[in-house]
Amino acid sequence: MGKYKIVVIGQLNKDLMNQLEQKCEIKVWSSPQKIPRDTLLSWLSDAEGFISRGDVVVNGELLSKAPKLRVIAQASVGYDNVDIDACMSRSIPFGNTPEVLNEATADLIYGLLISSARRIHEGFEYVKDGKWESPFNIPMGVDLYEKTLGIIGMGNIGRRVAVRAQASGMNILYHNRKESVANNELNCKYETFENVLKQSDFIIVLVPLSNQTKKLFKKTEFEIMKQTAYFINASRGAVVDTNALYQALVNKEIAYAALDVTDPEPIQSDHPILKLNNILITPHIGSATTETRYKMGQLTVENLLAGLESKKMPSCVNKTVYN
Ligand SMILES: NC(=O)C1=CN([C@@H]2O[C@H](COP(=O)(O)OP(=O)(O)OC[C@H]3O[C@@H](n4cnc5c(N)ncnc54)[C@H](O)[C@@H]3O)[C@@H](O)[C@H]2O)C=CC1
Ligand SMILES: O=C(O)C(=O)CO
Repeated sequence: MGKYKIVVIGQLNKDLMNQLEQKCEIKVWSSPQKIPRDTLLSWLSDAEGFISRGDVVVNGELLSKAPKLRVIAQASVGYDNVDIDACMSRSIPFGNTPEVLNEATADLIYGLLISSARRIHEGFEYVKDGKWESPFNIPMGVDLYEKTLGIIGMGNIGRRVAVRAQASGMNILYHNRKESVANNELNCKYETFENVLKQSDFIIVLVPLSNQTKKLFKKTEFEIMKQTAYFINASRGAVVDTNALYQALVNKEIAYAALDVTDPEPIQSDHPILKLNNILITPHIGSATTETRYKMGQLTVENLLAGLESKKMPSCVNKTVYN
């Protein structure tokens, strides 16, 4: 039997590529730059499998140019770049990589929270700039102990953040579309969206980007928050209205923001928000550890090969495709 024709966007470890090469003939785009749409569509014209990436829009137009495509996999948990209905209409399973990145992403988010609250990154700049003149002339932070953390979108990653916050002595509120027994058993209290915003000292956003969550955080939401609130977004940049966040930080409607994701992404290096001294931004590195990225790549390869061999994927978003 011949090899499966596949297209791979992104970099996979050498041994995972070797695994694919055993069974597949591969066209690979490993540049961090976005693949030109024309190139992608021409590569997909005879492909059976596709490893996509978050910067590729997978929609009906793309699928119409890929008549032989039978499976799509992506090394991420978020899949807001993918039109799942369009995949369903062609009975194409789409695989993502939940769970394997929970701990790494929760660590990064908790790192953002601690670094903001305790001014760790600012402290280092201070030392480098020669401003450390006395033990009294230093950036002051705030305690986490006995403070309230509100998690909006309390799923796999949110629960792992909650465990870390509880170890710091924080009280946890959460909001999801509905209350969950598993979250309540973790000693996290369900509240309305508005009450979480009103009552929390720290707010972490972990909802997937969807039509319901696009610009969920606008002017009104920042106005509801405490003036001392720390706002942390590690989900997707478009869940937040960047301009409204900028204004809230400038006008001191909230105290601080820490973002691992931005809108646009990447954010331009001359964006005014980067000039503020009450913000910390990292370049979408939630899952970016060697071990976790390997596990994500492994699950992606397993998903793709399962699809090509007409088996059930270990992690399929549109499971009803198998009904
Ligand atoms: N910064 C980074 O590197 C990473 C970012 N992410 C982002 O984090 C998101 C969450 O990941 P997981 O925790 O694994 O997903 P998950 O699906 O386990 O959790 C998401 C939670 O959000 C809730 N939710 C969905 N829509 C909502 C709405 N309209 N209002 C309130 N709650 C809502 C769901 O009920 C669920 O509990 C991903 O979709 C992705 O966008 C994920 C991994 C790494
Ligand atoms: O998995 C995701 O959704 C990410 O954002 C990066 O790991």
